Amino acid sequence: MTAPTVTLSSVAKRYGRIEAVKDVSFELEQGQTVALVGHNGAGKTTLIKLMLGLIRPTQGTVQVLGKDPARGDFAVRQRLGYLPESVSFHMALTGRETLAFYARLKRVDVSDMAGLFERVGLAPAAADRPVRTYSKGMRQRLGLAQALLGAPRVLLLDEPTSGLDPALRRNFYELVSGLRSAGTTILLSSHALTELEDRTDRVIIVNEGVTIADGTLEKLRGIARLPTRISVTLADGAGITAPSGGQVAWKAVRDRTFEAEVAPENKISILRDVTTDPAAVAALHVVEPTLDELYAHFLGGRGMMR
Ligand SMILES: Nc1ncnc2c1ncn2[C@@H]1O[C@H](COP(=O)(O)OP(=O)(O)OP(=O)(O)O)[C@@H](O)[C@H]1O
Repeated sequence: MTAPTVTLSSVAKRYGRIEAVKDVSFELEQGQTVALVGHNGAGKTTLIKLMLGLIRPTQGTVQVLGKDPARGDFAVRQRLGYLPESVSFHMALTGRETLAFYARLKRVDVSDMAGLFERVGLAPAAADRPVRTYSKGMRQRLGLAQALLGAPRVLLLDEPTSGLDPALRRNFYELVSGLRSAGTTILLSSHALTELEDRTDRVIIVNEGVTIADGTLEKLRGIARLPTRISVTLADGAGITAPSGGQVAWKAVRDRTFEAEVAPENKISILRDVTTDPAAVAALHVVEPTLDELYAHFLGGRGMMR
């Protein structure tokens, strides 16, 4: 197993009387895509700023690539990419000039700027146009190109898809998937739970400055034990008035379609019962608890789960 790229140990951050982060510990691994989710004011941006070394913890320690990011180690900063929640660039600069500016600040090579533009889906013609002519989606792409300068090993993205249309979101997640394969650690802070569901390895839920859940979707489902929804449509002439699976309270929702909510431990045996006679079943849908539902569950105050 490789060493973690980011380690937070018992981290707290106070702003005067406000405890933005209370006691947070976690490690992020190489090649892991992690969603950091929580309500407004939960402490997500504060955690990102701590990882960037822009602020220091009041208590505890933060390590990024084996170093304290707040000490300003240049080698660490070069391998750390950041996309802020609202990207703002100098409107008079072109896309190319903007990237050159950030590359100089970061002291990284941009000999393949065309390749970087292509990766984030900005047409070559856009590179020489002033940023003021860019749409919101183009600015977001330029922001991402800026974050990718220097081939970061850790990428911190704050609300990266807000304001992007569905096609741009898809492109964005394709890019994330490529970076993940290359071993980049990616932390995405987001409110868009539905789109994160199949795109992250792990979810960290924060609330009022503390972590209330941390794990893979599967693990969070295992802890939450929310019911699985099964929907069965009987075939024409099935010869039965409700699906098999005697102990289940099937609810008729449409003509020949029935639904039930089943406990996770009964799911497999019920599916086996329902499909005993495959010819009797025209359609079968199994819907596991969504990230939205898990999020609502954990915020329902069941305490810290790890
Ligand atoms: N510089 C600051 N000075 C004082 N309080 C702050 C500062 N930055 C954040 N806070 C407070 O700390 C808490 C956590 O804020 P933070 O921005 O980390 O939340 P967030 O989860 O990123 O929220 P959002 O989703 O709205 O961006 C909030 O109560 C916020 O008001």
